[in-house]
Amino acid sequence: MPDQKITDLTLRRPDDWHLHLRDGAMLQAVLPETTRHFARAIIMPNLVPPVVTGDQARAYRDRILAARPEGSDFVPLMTLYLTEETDPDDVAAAHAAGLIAAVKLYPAGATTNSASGVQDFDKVRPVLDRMAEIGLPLCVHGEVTDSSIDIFDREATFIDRILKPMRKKNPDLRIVMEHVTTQDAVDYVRDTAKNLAATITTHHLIINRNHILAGGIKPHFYCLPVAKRETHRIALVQAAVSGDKRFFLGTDSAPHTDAGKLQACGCAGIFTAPNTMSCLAEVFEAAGALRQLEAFTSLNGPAFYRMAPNEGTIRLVKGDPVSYPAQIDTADGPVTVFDPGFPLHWRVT
Ligand SMILES: NC(=O)N[C@@H](CC(=O)O)C(=O)O
Ligand SMILES: [Zn+2]
Ligand SMILES: [Zn+2]
Repeated sequence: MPDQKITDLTLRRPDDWHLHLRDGAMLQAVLPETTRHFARAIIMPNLVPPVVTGDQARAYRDRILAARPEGSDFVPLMTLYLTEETDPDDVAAAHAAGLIAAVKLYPAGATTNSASGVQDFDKVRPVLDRMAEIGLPLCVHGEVTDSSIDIFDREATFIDRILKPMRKKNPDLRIVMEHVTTQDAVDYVRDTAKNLAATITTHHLIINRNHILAGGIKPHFYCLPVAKRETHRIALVQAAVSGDKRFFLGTDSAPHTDAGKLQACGCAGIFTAPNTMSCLAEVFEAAGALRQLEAFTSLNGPAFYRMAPNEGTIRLVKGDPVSYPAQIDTADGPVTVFDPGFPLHWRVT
């Protein structure tokens, strides 16, 4: 039942624990959409070429800082893109210098710009061992790349084939399963006592696979991992609104130009930065759980990353439907904003 009485909600400033900002003109255009509401974000390193070394992370961080809107105190939390050549000493030095908050594991070929990712997981053992020693989290795109596995099963199969053995060999490694999409992943995280958490995106709380495929193909709802059937979406909502500290927001806001998405082989990624907080308020309200929104967006993430929650607050007020642009303009072309398919009544003031 909806929280009928709550129409005004003050939360600690939220953070986004999984964000794509890209670079150059796209960075300039999309960054203000995040800094408007979010204090910090874990910045994904899948640029072309990827952010692999500490020096590259420093340079990318400086480009983000330079692109911040006037007066913004937004803090980018940088990550390194794990490759089979990654040097454990470079990772440890970047961590010690306060430059990075995590390392990102992409199975090679799993998603956008993942070609330089990991094929042979034994080759990255020394890096993972060092990360466990120093307490540096590993963020994981959890899908197998085996083409014989059905795309809707790739997350569940990843848990059995890769994640469980990896955690057995290295139980001290702190892992975030990024953008979980299945009941299987929710159960696995819930059944694990420590060193494992998961981010959940805005869009996976709202769409299921029918949104992509029924009544005509909808490229703007296509992302990876691909949205699953409704039972899985419901499991994600239950995890998000539960208050369980192991689940927190990572929007996976992933801008691609419309030209990149609307073609015979369109890019994976959904751009949710502009309306995420309004969307989430609707989802939590419908679940009768508005009071758990702050844990999901502002408390659980910092707790896992061993950071203090933000000091400031944001205020959400319910009223007439909020309008937001259908697209934002970038020098590379328009980028379509996620359309949740229902009116958004919650405005961030
Ligand atoms: N989620 C997506 O569909 N796309 C992301 C990559 C990723 O997070 O897997 C992107 O970089 O576009
Ligand atoms: Zn991913
Ligand atoms: Zn992503």
